[in-house]
Amino acid sequence: MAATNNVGAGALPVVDLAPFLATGDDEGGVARASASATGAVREACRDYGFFRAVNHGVPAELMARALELSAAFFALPDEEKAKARPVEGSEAPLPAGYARQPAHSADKNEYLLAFDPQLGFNLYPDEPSGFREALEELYGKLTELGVLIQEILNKCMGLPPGFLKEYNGDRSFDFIAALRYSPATAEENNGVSEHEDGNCITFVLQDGVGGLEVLKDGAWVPVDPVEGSIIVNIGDVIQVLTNGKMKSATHRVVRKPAVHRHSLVFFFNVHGDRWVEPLPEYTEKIGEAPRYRRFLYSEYQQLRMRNKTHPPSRPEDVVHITHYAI
Ligand SMILES: O=C(O)CCC(=O)C(=O)O
Ligand SMILES: [Fe+2]
Repeated sequence: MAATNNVGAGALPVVDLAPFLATGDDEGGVARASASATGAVREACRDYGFFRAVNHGVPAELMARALELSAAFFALPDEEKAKARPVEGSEAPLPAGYARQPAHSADKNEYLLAFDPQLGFNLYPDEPSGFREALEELYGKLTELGVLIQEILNKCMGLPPGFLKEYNGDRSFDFIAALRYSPATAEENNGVSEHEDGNCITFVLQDGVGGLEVLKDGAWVPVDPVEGSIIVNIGDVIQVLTNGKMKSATHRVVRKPAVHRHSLVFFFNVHGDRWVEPLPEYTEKIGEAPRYRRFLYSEYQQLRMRNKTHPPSRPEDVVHITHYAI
């Protein structure tokens, strides 16, 4: 099956991951995939920084079940929701923009974070029944998808086989956020302000409401809901490793009137101890100067967190990846 790259008016590229999925005992999925399949991913990451993945190996039934149970969770009273959060005092690496706070219906967006279930950081509610199981099953599948996309990127980027797997083999900084956005009001409709993701690769599963938008050539492109598909976007780490050749695209969420929106967002990260810098394949080997200086990932995370905890008065002092630009 050939990979497609259908870009309709205002639509995102669609990437068919079937050619990359290993079948049975066959480990050769990514290695064997055609140049056109790999090219579709490379172009999407270069031109948009976003694509819609189909045939990604995550069962549609599991995605729908997790979204429905997440909606049922957020519909619970606040006292119930307050029981579910990452364990206090744990070493769970909180991402910028998220605090270890319980979901609260008065907030315009509420969220529940879950880390790798094996790390023991997560506190789940008793209700709705099956929510924990669905989140944990989904977590496992999205981790597998992250490893697959990373391998595809390794190939797209022309890196030595297994390079990214070795560079980013520690999964303890990954997490999933279950989100609920409240309906827009007459006064305001901001769900998540425009931003770029600081991590490596992000997956978005969304219900049928819509509202996610990506900035492309100065225009906001809606990321319309398509059942069963997963939105993949490239984060700042990949942008830096590729010296800017792959894009960590600016995106935002605009709330819709009269409806709540639910999404499940999985952040495939790198460990905080990792140094991030443009790779030789994108610099000295092709005679290009590095566009970023090297940085420790945990330092960047802390600076992004400070943007939220101590918002600078001048917008130009907000830390983005440009902080490390040369
Ligand atoms: O809810 C969504 O669709 C995306 C949220 C997002 O961009 C983020 O949490 O970084
Ligand atoms: Fe984001």
